[in-house]
Amino acid sequence: MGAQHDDLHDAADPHGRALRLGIGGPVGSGKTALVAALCRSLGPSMRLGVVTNDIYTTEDAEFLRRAGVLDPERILAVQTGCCPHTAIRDDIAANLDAVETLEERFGPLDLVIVESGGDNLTATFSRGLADRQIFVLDVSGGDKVPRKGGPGVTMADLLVVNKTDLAPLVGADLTVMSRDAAAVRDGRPVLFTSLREDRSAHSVAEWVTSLVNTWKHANAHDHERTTPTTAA
Ligand SMILES: Nc1nc2c(ncn2[C@@H]2O[C@H](COP(=O)(O)OP(=O)(O)OP(=O)(O)O)[C@@H](O)[C@H]2O)c(=O)[nH]1
Repeated sequence: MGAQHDDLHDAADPHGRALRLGIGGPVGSGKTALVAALCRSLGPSMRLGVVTNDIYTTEDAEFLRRAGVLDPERILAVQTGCCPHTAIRDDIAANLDAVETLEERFGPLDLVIVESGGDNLTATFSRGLADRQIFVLDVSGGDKVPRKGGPGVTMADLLVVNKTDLAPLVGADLTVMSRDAAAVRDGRPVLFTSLREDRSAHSVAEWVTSLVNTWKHANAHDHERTTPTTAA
């Protein structure tokens, strides 16, 4: 499936709205742990909202609410009832509703994070739902995974290779993962994390901060260009 080519959704008008950041990746790779870490790091300085996706439960949202990383009301759960990629790529209505609900209730926001349910290497977000996306891989899946490619690995704006603490236990070579990821990503960034050891995901938080600042700056300039000035 050519996820990049089948995307029929246009990004909603970005003026005055939060950056929408999709976080995808295989089951158990650490997506929820990354969302929690970003809320810890960015919550004090940014206005945040979070949307989680699970197939039959609201487990990820409940985990984040229990973790106390963000005002519980700013965390909304979507129950997809279908393959996770369908809800973030093909039929994005439920996710868009959740994002817009957060913006109506708590806006203006700086950043809305949409966490996908766990899926396979082809899962990517529609550009109509996410302005930027992070794909999270897990070292314990084996050091061959980055070179297998797939749109999640190759096209995401940031690839996070998580659970580096497990590398010695599973015999994964991080140098090989780094080399292979660079080879298939055409210069796009890759960060290695252990969310067990760094519960604030500092490197990823820095990347997201810079993204949000660039987004605000670009939208402010666009707005100036498209807003007619009144003659004195
Ligand atoms: N050792 C280790 N465990 C981690 C790390 N990050 C997350 N975990 C653990 O991995 C398990 C899965 O993490 P989650 O954050 O729930 O993964 P997920 O991708 O959200 O999972 P799904 O939503 O089910 O797809 C949990 O038990 C986490 O505590 C890490 O860096 N190192």
